[in-house]
Amino acid sequence: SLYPHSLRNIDELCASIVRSHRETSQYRVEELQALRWKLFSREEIQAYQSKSVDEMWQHCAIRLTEAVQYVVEFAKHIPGFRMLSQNDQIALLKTGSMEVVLVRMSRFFNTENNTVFFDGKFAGTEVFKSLACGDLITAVFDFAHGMCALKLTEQQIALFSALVLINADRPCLEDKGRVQRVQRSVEFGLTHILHRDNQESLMHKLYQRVAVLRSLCSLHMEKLRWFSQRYPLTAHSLFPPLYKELFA
Ligand SMILES: CNC(=O)[C@@H]1CCCN1C(=O)c1ccc(Cl)c(COc2cccc3c(C(F)(F)F)cc(C)nc23)c1Cl
Repeated sequence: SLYPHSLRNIDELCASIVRSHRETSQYRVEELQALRWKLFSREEIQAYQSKSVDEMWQHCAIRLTEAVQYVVEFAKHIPGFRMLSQNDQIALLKTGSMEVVLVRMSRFFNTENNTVFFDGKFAGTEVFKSLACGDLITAVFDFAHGMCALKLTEQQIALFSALVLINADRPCLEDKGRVQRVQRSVEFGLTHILHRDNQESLMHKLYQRVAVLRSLCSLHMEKLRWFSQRYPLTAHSLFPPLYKELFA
């Protein structure tokens, strides 16, 4: 059948994905609304900019790893994900978790002053200068802008995140057919809520965003490789183990 045995209908499927998104979203959008105008002072920005490249990368890697762990929790509650083999679950997370981190990051983005929530306040691109990868940060900010322009609801973000993760075209899947069945049920769920919200036109825009995500994440992996070659000690000793497991 189209649905995993535990679910009787499409509403239950959507409800469980939305619940899982809410419980693993690290910060609620309402919480961050209150912090919107909490910006870094000149001194604080100077402090970030005077960090060394590997210090700043390590600082970000810790946050990215934390965010990836929340995405792993989210994935585990997507109906059908846990029915996949361990290897297929890891294969989907290895390639999809950073994409979901990016989709989620756009929820913490303030398009009015082009800042993103980072380390407890809202930061502009200048805060990340010492990373020495302006193109990556610009791409992250541009992607967040593009996502914000779609004005997705939390439910739409939840289903879209699940769809980004459950992708049967990922490389080296053991049982592509099973992943396809889970992917089809999630696609069905997304179509269902877009229809309910009377926003079917969003579907093709969301698939365009998926294409942008793919290219953005290959840029990330390239940067990650550059960084771990340039600073092997930091990359291999200081990056939290999960990060190495997923991205090494
Ligand atoms: C609320 N905050 C958040 O949601 C984000 C996601 C997880 C934690 N977090 C931040 O604090 C954060 C917010 C904005 C930015 Cl621009 C950053 C810095 O982002 C990165 C710096 C270095 C490498 C990054 C790479 C690379 F290349 F490793 F794959 C990939 C991504 C996507 N982001 C990188 C960070 Cl770490």
